[in-house]
Amino acid sequence: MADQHAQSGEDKRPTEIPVIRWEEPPEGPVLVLLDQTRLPVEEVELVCTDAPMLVEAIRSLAVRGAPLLGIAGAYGVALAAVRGFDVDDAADALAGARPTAVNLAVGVRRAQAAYRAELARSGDTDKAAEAALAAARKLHRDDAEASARMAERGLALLDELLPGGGHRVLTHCNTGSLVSGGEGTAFAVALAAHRAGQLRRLWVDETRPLLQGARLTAYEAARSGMAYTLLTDNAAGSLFAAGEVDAVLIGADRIAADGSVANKVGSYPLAVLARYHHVPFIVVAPVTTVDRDTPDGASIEVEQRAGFEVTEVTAPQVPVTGPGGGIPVAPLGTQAYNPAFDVTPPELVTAIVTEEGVVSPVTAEALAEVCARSREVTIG
Ligand SMILES: CSC[C@@H](O)[C@@H](O)C(=O)COP(=O)(O)O
Repeated sequence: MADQHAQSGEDKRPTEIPVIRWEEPPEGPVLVLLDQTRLPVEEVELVCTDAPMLVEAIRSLAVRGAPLLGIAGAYGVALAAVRGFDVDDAADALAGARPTAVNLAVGVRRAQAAYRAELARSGDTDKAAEAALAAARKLHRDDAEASARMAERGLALLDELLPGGGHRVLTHCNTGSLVSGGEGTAFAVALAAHRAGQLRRLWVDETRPLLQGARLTAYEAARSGMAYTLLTDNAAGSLFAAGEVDAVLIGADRIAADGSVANKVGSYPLAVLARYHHVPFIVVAPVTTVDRDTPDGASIEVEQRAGFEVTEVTAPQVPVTGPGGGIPVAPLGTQAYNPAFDVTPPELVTAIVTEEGVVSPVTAEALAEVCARSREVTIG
């Protein structure tokens, strides 16, 4: 098991094993994932041999977070192709596995388009499968590059908004290396500030109900050696009131054309708090997260998840008792409201940091202009 308590000033790899990798053992190609449902207790690999396994891994959040979903989806199409399954069926199943993070569909459709184009050109399914794999690998590399550029731009923005350093940054959900080909989105900016000696503290929202903040962001923060403190989501208000938050940094699952931001449920209340307390609310996301075909926040489909994620807590090391496999924390039969995401309107967002530039103030025109700088086109 990996050392969970590293607190030295030196950067360490976020996990002992890669978050996602393509392997070609003699039995046939596989996609190997770090099972994020097991963190922070243990680093366990999940080996996907076909697209349905990957669909299940996506639904269960073994693999999660917008950019990584795109990468995984693209590799999933390649997996179906090299193993001789119906590529279009696999692509549809993968793209529909979760509805809110647009990167999933972007990644899937890019690999599918590469497959189709090569098939039309050569008529050779092996070559078409290679093309799908090459598209997935490119998306993986591009995400690492985008991540580095977002970190650079985000750090420059922090310097501009908060001259003098010593930033106390609040973040929500998980946006680091666990969701990226590189160091992530919002977390990558915090990491850049830490390396520049400008991060005094990272406040980590635990992120109910599935605890991506507690289980994953705290894990990444500990391994990077940065000063961090975990809080319950509902403690954020008192932290703002005490003047302890200088900026909020979050990622995004889908950004509508008008600049509305869908991200992990609990992001919108933070935006409202930030506005009330005159604290910058900064969204960090690659241009692949901007969906020009979704006009506004009301048009974003928000994933509704099973109620047992709220009525039970699950932990790998304890005996299971409830129908969802966890320990009940509410009476049996209790109904739960469990949206996975919420939508923050553009007027509450101080800036959207992308690899192509910073959008501030957030308007549809400014967002479109920054996205147009990207060489790749988002799905239409
Ligand atoms: C860079 S990741 C941005 C978002 O994908 C992240 O904040 C988030 O909400 C992830 O939600 P999850 O339900 O864990 O996939």
